[in-house]
Amino acid sequence: MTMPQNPLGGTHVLNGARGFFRLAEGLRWRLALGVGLASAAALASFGLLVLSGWLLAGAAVAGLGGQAAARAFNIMLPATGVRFFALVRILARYLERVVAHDGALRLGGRLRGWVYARLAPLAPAGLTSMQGGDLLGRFVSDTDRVAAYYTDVALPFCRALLCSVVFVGVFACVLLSAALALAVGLLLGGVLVPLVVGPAMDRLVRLAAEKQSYVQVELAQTLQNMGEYLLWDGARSRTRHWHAQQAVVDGARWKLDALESAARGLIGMITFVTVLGVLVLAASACQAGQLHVAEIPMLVLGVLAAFDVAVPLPMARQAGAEARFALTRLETSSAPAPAPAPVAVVGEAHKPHAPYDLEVQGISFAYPNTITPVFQNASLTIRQGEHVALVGPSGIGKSSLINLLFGFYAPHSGCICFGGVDVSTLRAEDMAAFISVATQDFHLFAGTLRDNLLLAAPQATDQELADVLEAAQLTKFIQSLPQGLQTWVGNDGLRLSGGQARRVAVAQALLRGTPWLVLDEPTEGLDAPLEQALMAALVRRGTRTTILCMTHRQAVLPFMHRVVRVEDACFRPGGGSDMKN
Ligand SMILES: Nc1ncnc2c1ncn2[C@@H]1O[C@H](COP(=O)(O)OP(=O)(O)OP(=O)(O)O)[C@@H](O)[C@H]1O
Repeated sequence: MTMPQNPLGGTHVLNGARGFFRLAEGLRWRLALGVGLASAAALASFGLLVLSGWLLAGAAVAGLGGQAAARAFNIMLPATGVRFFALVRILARYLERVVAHDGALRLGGRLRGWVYARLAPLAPAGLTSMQGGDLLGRFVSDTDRVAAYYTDVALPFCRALLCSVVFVGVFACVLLSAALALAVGLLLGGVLVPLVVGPAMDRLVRLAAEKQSYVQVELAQTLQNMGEYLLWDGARSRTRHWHAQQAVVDGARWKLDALESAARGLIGMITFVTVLGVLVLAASACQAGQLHVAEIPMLVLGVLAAFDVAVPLPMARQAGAEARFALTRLETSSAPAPAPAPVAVVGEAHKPHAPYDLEVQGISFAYPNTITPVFQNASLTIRQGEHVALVGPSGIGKSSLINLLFGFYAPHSGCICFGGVDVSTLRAEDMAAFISVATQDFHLFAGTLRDNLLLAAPQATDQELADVLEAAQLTKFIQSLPQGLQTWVGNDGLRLSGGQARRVAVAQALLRGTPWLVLDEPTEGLDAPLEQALMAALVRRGTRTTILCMTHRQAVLPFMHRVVRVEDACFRPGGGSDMKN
């Protein structure tokens, strides 16, 4: 994603049509050209039909008028006109597709960049309320719908407006009363019908979209946890639940289709009545000698051609409702959440400086929507180079310190300073330059083991990889794999055991070579000899590295310089009775 291409910047709100217009900055000529080409195609269709009507009727009248009349009738001019309009129509349609769809794709790209730029800073705290399936749905289908606003909504309406003015103007040159009848017909079909069906469409679009998103979230969750559902024998009831939800979506979609078809039918009836009206007006004008008889079919065919631009408008109205709803969801889903700490762009003056000591000064913190504080006036100092074990019962707040340290959440009071700088003035990526973390919920991306390791340090050499794998006690395991580090893991790849995955996370953290290492339960799930070997290697490797190790394991403590216990929402010196052997 290249931010400079995004005219909205990272945090702007699109704010409806105006924001959309700003999103199109630099593309406006391309988009206007698309509208121009679409209008040219519609005008060429109109010209083709009108001229054909005139040509056929003129030829028939000339034929009936005998030899002299037939000789006087110049067929070349209208025939050339017909060919000209046919050619223009083909070319304009082709170019319109190329230009308009290219514009829509570019808009879609910008929109995705905008959504990503707004969502990324919220992770992870600001995204906890959003489910993966919903987030993906918004990212994919909502952005598609909003980007299609141009081709599916703006373009048909602009074309209808531009062309209607020309159609009525052409009719006015031939017969004023027919022009008035056409204008009234187009107003009824192109404005009144979309206006009438609009509110019902809005309601149904909202219902279908909300239910669809719910079904999507449920689907993602069900697929992710299918194993559990099968174990509980709940798969069948999930399927039934789903069918019921999907039926609501299908019902709303069916009603939308029915509404759109009815609107089209109504426009068809208005077309028919307008044709009749123009026919009657043209016939009486012909009787009064104001109109040549050959011009009557020309006007009738002209009405039919003119209504071609009104027929897609109900569909465009529906697409407009979908785009507006999608835009609202995009704006609300990516609106900055209150939870993350305010961040200032780090400058030289703000960079942490050696010694990289951590000073937690009287912090109080509770997660949003919870009442029990995780920390209350808690203080802790860790000097650079210390190896500290952070212990305490499960759920007491050990991992929460990582969230606060990286600014994913902000303490309600007190402050956390790292290297002399308040971490609330730093971004998570600035902290990451100094601290490597091996978390408990480490995620393996789909790729080879090597790819996963290199995510942490793309420039790492083979020797560096071998060293960290040795320290993480993974060398034997890697050697046992036929493809070694090239073994595919993640989606559809090798499933690592909990202990193996944790050690890959440790290896990743070691690879970055930062002055600080935070390890969340690194030895969980390991047998005693492996645990001892891992801790010994970590300490040996990290004599100058500060290590903060969250652990439940008694065996880890002898490797640390000191032990800090989280108790009563505070940090206290010493181990505890809840430690595992
Ligand atoms: N994102 C969150 N939103 C709300 N509450 C949370 C969130 N993350 C953790 N908590 C709660 O905060 C408390 C501390 O959680 P934390 O993960 O820090 O505990 P822990 O000491 O690391 O536990 P464990 O040893 O089991 O890993 C727990 O009660 C937990 O339920």
